[in-house]
Amino acid sequence: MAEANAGLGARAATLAILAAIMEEGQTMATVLANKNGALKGVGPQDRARAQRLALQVIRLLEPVDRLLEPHLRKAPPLAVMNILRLAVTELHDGSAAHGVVNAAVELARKGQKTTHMAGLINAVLRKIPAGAPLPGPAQMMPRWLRQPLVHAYGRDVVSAIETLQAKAPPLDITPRGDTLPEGTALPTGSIRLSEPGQVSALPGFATGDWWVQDAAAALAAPLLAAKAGEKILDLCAAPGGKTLQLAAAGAHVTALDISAPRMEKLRDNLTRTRLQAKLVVADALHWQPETLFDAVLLDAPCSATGTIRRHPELPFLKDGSELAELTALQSQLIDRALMFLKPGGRLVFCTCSLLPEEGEAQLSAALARHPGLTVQRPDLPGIDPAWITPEGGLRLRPDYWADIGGMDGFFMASLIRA
Ligand SMILES: C[S@@+](CC[C@H](N)C(=O)[O-])C[C@H]1O[C@@H](n2cnc3c(N)ncnc32)[C@H](O)[C@@H]1O
Repeated sequence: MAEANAGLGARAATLAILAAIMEEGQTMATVLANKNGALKGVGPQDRARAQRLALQVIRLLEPVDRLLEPHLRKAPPLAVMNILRLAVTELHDGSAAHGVVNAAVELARKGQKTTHMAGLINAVLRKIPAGAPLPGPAQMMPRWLRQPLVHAYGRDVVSAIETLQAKAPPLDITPRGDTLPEGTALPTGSIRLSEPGQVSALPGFATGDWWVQDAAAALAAPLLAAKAGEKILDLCAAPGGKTLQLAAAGAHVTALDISAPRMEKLRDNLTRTRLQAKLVVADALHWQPETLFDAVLLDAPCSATGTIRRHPELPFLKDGSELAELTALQSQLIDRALMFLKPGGRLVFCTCSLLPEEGEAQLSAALARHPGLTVQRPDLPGIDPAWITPEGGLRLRPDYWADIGGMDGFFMASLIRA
């Protein structure tokens, strides 16, 4: 029962978030950051509930719409549809039918665009029992994304990924100190929390004994194998999960990112964890270092299609049109990163993308562009050898570890400069 206690305030805030995402094309991050936006005046508890509920509505949008379709003679306005979607999502998650339907009708009555359809909402919802199974199998991803993924991994894998994407993901942390919240140790060293609640209230957060980082994302820094005293460049570093890992390994880290606001988050993370790094706000394509580095970690900007579990709104806000620009930028950043390395230095290139053009194809192209560049095959505790690609990259998919909640999709490769 995800949000059995959600009151009218949290539900109204959920609808405001959905409107901001679906009508205005805002990401969840933008909605949360905008003090004068959809969540203006909403208290912290309702805000957290609304965020979770809105994410769940978006995760289940496609099968919920299919469940609703036979009960609707024609598609109602978006505001009405979202009230229905929210209610069906809550019913599916096991909330009591009486409370859910009453709340939906009440919300409809309060809304200017929805008040005339309160009766319809009531009638439709009365036909849908609590805990009603959703129609499946769901094809949740839009065509621009699903098609290349089916081509790369096959239909069964894509369906497995979609099944994972329909569930709220677990929360993983990277441990550093001794004060850790209760959780399950994963084979790769991360700790998985099942019922985290408010993260900042958990033991060890304030003292910087750990930080939130998906288990897949947490593998890039170990792949770079930073040693104490090495000079490491974290290129595209903010908000800094990987910077923290590199600094915790005792390396002298320079963290660079083009975004000043994101770098402020990195600074906060360093302060909380009492770790150190030199921070540079600059465009990696123009910046020139004073000296060369032993290793570079390049976590390049990408489609973020590996993180849809956490950001289910992404496929609805994007259409794939930015891919050509992103892949060109990734190639340029790889070439740049290699220029910043001492001879024999290491580069880890990674993207949180499921699309081979942002991963496997980037690796092949970099090897073709740079004769003498070699791949170091991943040798990390807890990784399955089947995750290693023929060229020696590491392909991580949301359906890996499916029985314990999956992982983000990532591609990473460790390269050695001639
Ligand atoms: C995938 S995120 C990095 C996540 C980060 N490594 C972490 O672990 O928390 C990609 C980052 O690249 C940055 N970026 C995009 N273009 C850039 C450029 N030309 N130069 C430097 N940073 C850039 C973005 O601001 C964004 O913070």
